[in-house]
Amino acid sequence: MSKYNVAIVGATGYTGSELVRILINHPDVNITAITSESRKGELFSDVHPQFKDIFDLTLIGIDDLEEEGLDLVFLALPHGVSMDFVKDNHHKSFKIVDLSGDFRLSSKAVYEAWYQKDHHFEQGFDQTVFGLPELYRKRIREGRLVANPGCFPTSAILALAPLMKEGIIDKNQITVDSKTGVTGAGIKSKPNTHFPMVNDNFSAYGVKSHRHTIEIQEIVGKYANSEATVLFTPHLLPVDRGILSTTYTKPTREISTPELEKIFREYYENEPYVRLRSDLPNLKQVRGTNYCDIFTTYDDRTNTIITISVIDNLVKGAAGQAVQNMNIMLGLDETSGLHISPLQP
Ligand SMILES: NC(=O)C1=CN([C@@H]2O[C@H](COP(=O)(O)OP(=O)(O)OC[C@H]3O[C@@H](n4cnc5c(N)ncnc54)[C@H](OP(=O)(O)O)[C@@H]3O)[C@@H](O)[C@H]2O)C=CC1
Ligand SMILES: CC(=O)N[C@@H](CCC(=O)OP(=O)(O)O)C(=O)O
Repeated sequence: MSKYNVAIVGATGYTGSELVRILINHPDVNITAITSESRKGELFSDVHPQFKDIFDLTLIGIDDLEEEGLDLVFLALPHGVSMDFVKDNHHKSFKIVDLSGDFRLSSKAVYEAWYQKDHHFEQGFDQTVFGLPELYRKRIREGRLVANPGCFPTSAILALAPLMKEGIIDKNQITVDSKTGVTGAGIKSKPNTHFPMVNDNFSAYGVKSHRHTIEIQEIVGKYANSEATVLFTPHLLPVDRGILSTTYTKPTREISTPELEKIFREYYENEPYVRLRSDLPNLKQVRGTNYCDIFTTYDDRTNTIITISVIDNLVKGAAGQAVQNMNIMLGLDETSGLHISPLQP
């Protein structure tokens, strides 16, 4: 079988280089083009020296990307930039997996309210499939434009979906408390991700206003055909990668830990990238991999269901999930190229 040709737009960033790390070991695809505006003309290994003698291509500008022979394009671009690429290219022959948040929400109005940014391509919302394979695999298979989920939403929605589907929690009392590594903020240093701010430190941010609040709320609500209210607070950890999310929900009927475990087991029975844990998961156990590890328990003292999930923000939270989506969209084995063991210790 001949290989599929894929391009990575925004290859100088963290998710772009993570896509390269995964795709160079993929048996069914070739990376045929990589782009950058700020470093075009340079070699990929000049920007990411860890790839020296492993993988190289010359970075080209977005406008030099050729449609012919291209099967799929990954957009590893910031919000607000992806939408323009999609607007200009959605009619072309290649499929698109967009890693940004530009098409994850239900409408232009919701996007503009939470991202505080104008949206330039309203029609894109109708064409997009939310790319969480565990919930929307069938639609992803038919999709030409897939919005790869946000990193926090991936960890939170996977922890909440079985509870929502089973209808056993109060949908208006959902609390998600998440901690993330610094690579979530992208490759360019900002004041809050500057080394002295992060190292030996720990802080909350985006309180009451983080854009992932609405992404989690819309998806879990839609999935259960009802409204939901989510309270979400992210925190910045002094680690490179990984997200740990703890969700607190209130049961609407009597429940026990063994019954919860059974609900999660049945729900994720055939999922290659959800591992149910009977012990408490931690970040290094999924580092570098596409796994989401989930632990669930019922606390009768406070009448609370506690669910803890961990992912690597750059893999299941971004590039790995994007490759999983690509595999589904191209009709490949969903796990192709994703057989990666965790980097622990
Ligand atoms: N980091 C993470 O954990 C996750 C990130 N995401 C999302 O994935 C996307 C990429 O994130 P990440 O890789 O971390 O971001 P980075 O900041 O690390 O990289 C962004 C890339 O976009 C390119 N870029 C920036 N501005 C423009 C522009 N105006 N035109 C064209 N290219 C541009 C940059 O290339 P250059 O400057 O060389 O032109 C760079 O390659 C973002 O939307 C992010 O929110 C989603 C889930 C997790
Ligand atoms: C540490 C840090 O800043 N993390 C980012 C995570 C963003 C992300 O990766 O998701 P999107 O694709 O939706 O931007 C943040 O909280 O904005």
